[in-house]
Amino acid sequence: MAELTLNEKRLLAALAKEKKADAEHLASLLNATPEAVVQWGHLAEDKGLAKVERIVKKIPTLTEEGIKYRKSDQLPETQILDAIKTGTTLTDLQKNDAFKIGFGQLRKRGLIQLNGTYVVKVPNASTEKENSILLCFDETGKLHADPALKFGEDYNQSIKEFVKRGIARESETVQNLLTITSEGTLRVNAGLDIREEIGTLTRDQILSGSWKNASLRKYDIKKLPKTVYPGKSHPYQRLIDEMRQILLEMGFTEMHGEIVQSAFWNFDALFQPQDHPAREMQDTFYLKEDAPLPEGWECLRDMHEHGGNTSSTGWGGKWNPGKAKQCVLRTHTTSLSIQYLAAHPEPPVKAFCIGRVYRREAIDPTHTPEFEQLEGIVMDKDVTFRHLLGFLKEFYQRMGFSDVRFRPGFFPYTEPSVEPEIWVDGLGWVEMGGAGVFRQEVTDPWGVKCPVLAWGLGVSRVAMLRLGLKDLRQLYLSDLEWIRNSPVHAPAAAGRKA
Ligand SMILES: N[C@@H](Cc1ccccc1)C(=O)O
Repeated sequence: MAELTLNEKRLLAALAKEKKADAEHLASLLNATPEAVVQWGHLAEDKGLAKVERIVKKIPTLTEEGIKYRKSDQLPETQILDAIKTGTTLTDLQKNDAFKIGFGQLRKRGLIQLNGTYVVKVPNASTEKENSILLCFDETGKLHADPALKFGEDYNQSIKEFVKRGIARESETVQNLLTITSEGTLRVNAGLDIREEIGTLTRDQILSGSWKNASLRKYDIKKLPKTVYPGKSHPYQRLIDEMRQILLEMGFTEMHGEIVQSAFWNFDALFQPQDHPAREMQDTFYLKEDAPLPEGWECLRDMHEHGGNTSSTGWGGKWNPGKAKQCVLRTHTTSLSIQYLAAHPEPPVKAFCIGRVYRREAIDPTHTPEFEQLEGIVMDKDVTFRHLLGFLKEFYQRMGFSDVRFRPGFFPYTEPSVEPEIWVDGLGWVEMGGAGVFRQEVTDPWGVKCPVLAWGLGVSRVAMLRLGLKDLRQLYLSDLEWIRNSPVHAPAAAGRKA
């Protein structure tokens, strides 16, 4: 026979008397909380001795408006219906406060008709039923009788209607009903030992030997404890933190910047021509505001128009300062890299940033209009393209992706340019972003003389791969189940290439 805890026994004893009772009531009998009673009930249920039934009820209460009607004892339609006597005209009724709503309701339900200027009731017109239901609430808006018993289906109909009209609202209450099974009754009748059980022995009980006669609580070591979901940071945030840690360990400084940038920093300073398609409205979020041009903007104008003091020919044509002043939601974090360089033109510089960027993208499983990028720059006397590839390889390896390769790429601000790719079992080579060495057209206007290695990598891509997601949007949803169940240690990334 299954062992019972003292609490289960107390519950069964109480249930044997009550037969059927809700957890609240039992809790007051047993001097416990309703939650505890439900828990004991479940334990007894597992042993076939009791049953716990969870009943979710919708309880209506009156809204402010409903309370107003309740205080006058009448729904607006009842008030209007009462006001209609032989010879009542529409103009008479219009004087009534309840006219608008009351008249509308009566018309809608076909309880009145217009006869010229007179308003007449149809035979047997009545709003008696719903009005009596209104009266089942008290003046604070609470139900004081159980109208379902008295009015049956009419009641449900009226409440639905009240809710629709904003006279009442429904809230859910949960009731736990406990009953004893016949087996439970047998157990109680056979006699239960309701002696106080001891869960923890005291020093005195051990010394005096009184523990020998005590009734000790038994533990079921096979029972699994309830799952605990302790607070932890979001899986995506954890990954971002991991990346930040890696970059800091590699000797980088973190840079910060605004989400709203001028087109000047987002595009022009990166030698993106003013008629570049990425600058179009359909690709970029523009703001109404303008931002002033920074000091030294003339050098940039010259660079665009004819290549400034360099051997570049620039883009030619006239550079439009108005276009550069427009504010945008940054479309890439490279807008921060160039500002950082402008502020730190002397070597060495090793800086990174992980930030959100914005593009007008149609939303689908692999595209969202906002996403994160990991941006980095390295500037020093003798850094070369090979160093760039080495940095990227090192970063991905530290993230758990051991196979990295580079494909030639193109960006208006770098030369040469590459697109790093990582190998993922089952997916193959996955493109991760862009990288390259900043062109002279980019560095020269700010007096930067050393080579600058730069990259911008997709962060959510890495997250998708590491967290095994098929849909990027998962990262931005408040999906509590997923967040709770995602392990604190993200699984080791990707596979190795065979
Ligand atoms: N800004 C590029 C990435 C990049 C950054 C720096 C150098 C080269 C490329 C992008 O958003 O795709």
